[in-house]
Amino acid sequence: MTARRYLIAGNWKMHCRRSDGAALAADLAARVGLTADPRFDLLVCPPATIISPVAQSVARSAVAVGGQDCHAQVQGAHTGDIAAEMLADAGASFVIVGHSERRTNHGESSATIKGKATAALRAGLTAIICVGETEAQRDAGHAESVVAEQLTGSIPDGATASNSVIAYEPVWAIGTGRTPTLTDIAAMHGMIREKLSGLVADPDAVRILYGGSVKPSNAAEILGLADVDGALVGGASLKADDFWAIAQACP
Ligand SMILES: O=C(CO)COP(=O)(O)O
Repeated sequence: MTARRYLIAGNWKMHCRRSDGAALAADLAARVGLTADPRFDLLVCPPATIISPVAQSVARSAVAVGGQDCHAQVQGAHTGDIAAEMLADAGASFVIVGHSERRTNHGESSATIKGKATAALRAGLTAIICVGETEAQRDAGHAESVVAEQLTGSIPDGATASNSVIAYEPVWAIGTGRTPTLTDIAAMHGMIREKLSGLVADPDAVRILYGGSVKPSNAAEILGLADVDGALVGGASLKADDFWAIAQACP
């Protein structure tokens, strides 16, 4: 099996102002230092308004910064939207696309997400492409087919392990304190790995993150599973101690 470095990513969602965001980032930067831990990369994805100060806070460290969404176009008449190139200009090197909160709250289809991921690659960003089933879909026995369809529809042409990351986030596990069983997480990540072979050139090297109620108390068992190459963390990424404890749980 290819050795993959873990990626521990914090999705701050619509939280933090300039001062507390910069302080949280500085706290993490001090823990990471200039040289990344050999086990994991650390990433924070703040709201777009504070990418720049957060990027300044972590500039002298190995902590990376990402956006939470981008538009497919380079520029234009798109009120309220942000181009991937603008995120890069503000100091981001990653961008999350297709988070279920975007798919649900903004009606984003996999085709839309593929356009955004394509834009991310064009701008030189690494795309974190999110997929995941709802509780009703899982109860109906459709979890794997839904995720497979999202992958096929959302992964851009030219995706490789160095410009793309997959995040599996079951919708019903986000912010609920509930997680799938370890068996179910492992099965889904194994299916995603298999599915990637038709979609990217180097499927074995692509990082597949798990997201949904990851916290210090469950991180070790989740990160210890085969084909789980990191975590996309929401609530627990807003506390430096918790986020750091999750990173320290990497095998
Ligand atoms: O949506 C998530 C990360 O993108 C997960 O959020 P929680 O960790 O708060 O469940």
